Order: sequence, then C-alpha cells, then structure tokens
Amino acid sequence: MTRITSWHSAPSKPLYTLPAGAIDAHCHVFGPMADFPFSAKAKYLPQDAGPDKLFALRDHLGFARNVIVQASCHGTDNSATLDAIAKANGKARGVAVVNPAISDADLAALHDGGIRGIRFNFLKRLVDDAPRDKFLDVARRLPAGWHVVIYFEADILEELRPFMDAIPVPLVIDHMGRPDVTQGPDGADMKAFRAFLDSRDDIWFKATCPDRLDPTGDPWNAFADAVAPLVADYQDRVLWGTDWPHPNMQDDIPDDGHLVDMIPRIAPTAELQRKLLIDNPMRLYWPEEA
Ligand SMILES: O=C(O)c1cc(C(=O)O)oc(=O)c1
Repeated sequence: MTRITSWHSAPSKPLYTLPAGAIDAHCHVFGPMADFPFSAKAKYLPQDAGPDKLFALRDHLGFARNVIVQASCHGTDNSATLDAIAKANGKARGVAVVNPAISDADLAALHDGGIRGIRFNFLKRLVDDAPRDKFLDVARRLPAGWHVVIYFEADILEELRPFMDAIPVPLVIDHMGRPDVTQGPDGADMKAFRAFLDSRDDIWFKATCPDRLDPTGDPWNAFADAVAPLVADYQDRVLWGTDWPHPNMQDDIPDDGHLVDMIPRIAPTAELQRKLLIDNPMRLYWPEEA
C-alpha cells in the first residue's frame, strides 16, 4: 500500500469566528508511523498526521480543545491517540477502539489517559468484522460516565436498532449515520434518523462531514439545507468536528476553513453555536468542568 495524504496542506482561515472555548469534537491522528505503526488490518495507509499538525490546525482555525477519535488504521492499539491526548496539556480527550475482551484494568487505564468512550465501526470498507454480541458485552462494563460512538451507514440503521437499543450508555452517532443529504431535510434518511433520535433522549450525533456526505461539493449547500433543521430540533445533543485528517478523502480533500464556515449555516444563532461547540461536548468529555 502506498501512503496517502488526505488533508489540505494550507487550509484557509475561516470567515466565521469560533466562540472562545470551542471544541473540535471529531478529529483523528495518524501515527507518526515510526512511533505508532499502523494496524496490519488497516484499510488505508496514511502519511503521518500527528499531534503537532493537529494542534497547529486547532490554533489556526480557532478551536480550544479536541476530541480525538481512534482512527481505524490504528486498529485497537490506542497508543497514538493516547500520546496525542497526553501532549495536549488537558486540552484533548478521546474515544478508543478496543478489543471487546479488554480487561477492566485496561479500561481504567484508558480512562486515566483521557478516554471517555469507545467506538464501534460498522463500515465494511474500514473494518473486517463488527461482532455485535462482543460489542454489547464490553458496552455493559464501561467506566462510569463513558459513552459509545457508533459509525454506520444509513442503509443499516434499522437492522442495527436491536443492538443499539440494548446499549445501556449514551450513544453518539458519527456523521449522523451518513444520510443522503440530497434527499433534503424531510427525506427518507433524515426521517429515519429522527425516529431513531426520538426513541431515546440519550442519543447524540455529530453534524459533521459535509465533504463526505454532500456530492454537490464545496460549499455543500445540500448538507446545509438538510442538516440545519436537525441541529435546531436536537440542539442539546449535537456535536461538531472537523474530521481532520479526513481519512480516505484524498481524491476530494476539503479545506478545513470552509468546513468551519459551515457552522453558522447549520447553527445560525450564538446560542446554537455555543451548545454545538461548547456546552454539549463539555458535558460528554469534560463533565467535571461543564
Ligand atoms: O468514512 C471514513 O472513511 C472514515 C474513516 C474513519 C476511520 O478510519 O476511523 O473515521 C471516520 O470518521 C470516517
């Protein structure tokens, strides 16, 4: 596999000014490979995108903190994510991917390293298997205050319902479960996702990835149209993140400044922006300060 670059080399400054304390609640680190080799099962082999680059982007865009989500290319070895959190001086926390047989002591060690949730990935192009019974076992013995992040595509939402319904901690859905945003705010995918959100009041979601979800391209008007009503209607359980370094987006690399400029289009008031960027992620990741 050749190593790929999926992020912009010189992202623009956003036109929108983020509020002080804003959190980029979905981003990743890749390596550096010399210190943190990629998984033998990785489906892509990226160039290094380590903590120095992530924190430079954070400062360039105007974010105060990061939530670093373990990327699939690192498998269940969370060392790169933990290293980045440790280097952030309290300004980062994270979400791990674990072998479901992980011991309680190792879960506690992840907590000490700043992890506050685990991620279950159901995308066949990213992982070989997603054993629901084992996932449920570990979801039932997470440290207090943790949540489960789930990444799936819209076509398996219904099929996953019994599994997700059985998870006894809050759920955070990556990229809204990848709806077809060109269907608009009342399309079948958004309707199904709203019904799912209505089934429990502890299901959160990330209003992220216009670049992945909107085939009309930057400035991603279909995404803005479809997602703004969702943010307004579920404003206390929505998160936002850059998704940097944009795994697998090497053929259509987004400008991170333009991604930040999506924020006022899906959260047009200062109050919505404060919830999306500060209050909501603080409650999940820094509850002791919230
Ligand atoms: O759609 C993707 O390719 C993707 C991959 C990963 C990962 O490799 O962890 O994370 C994401 O949030 C999105």
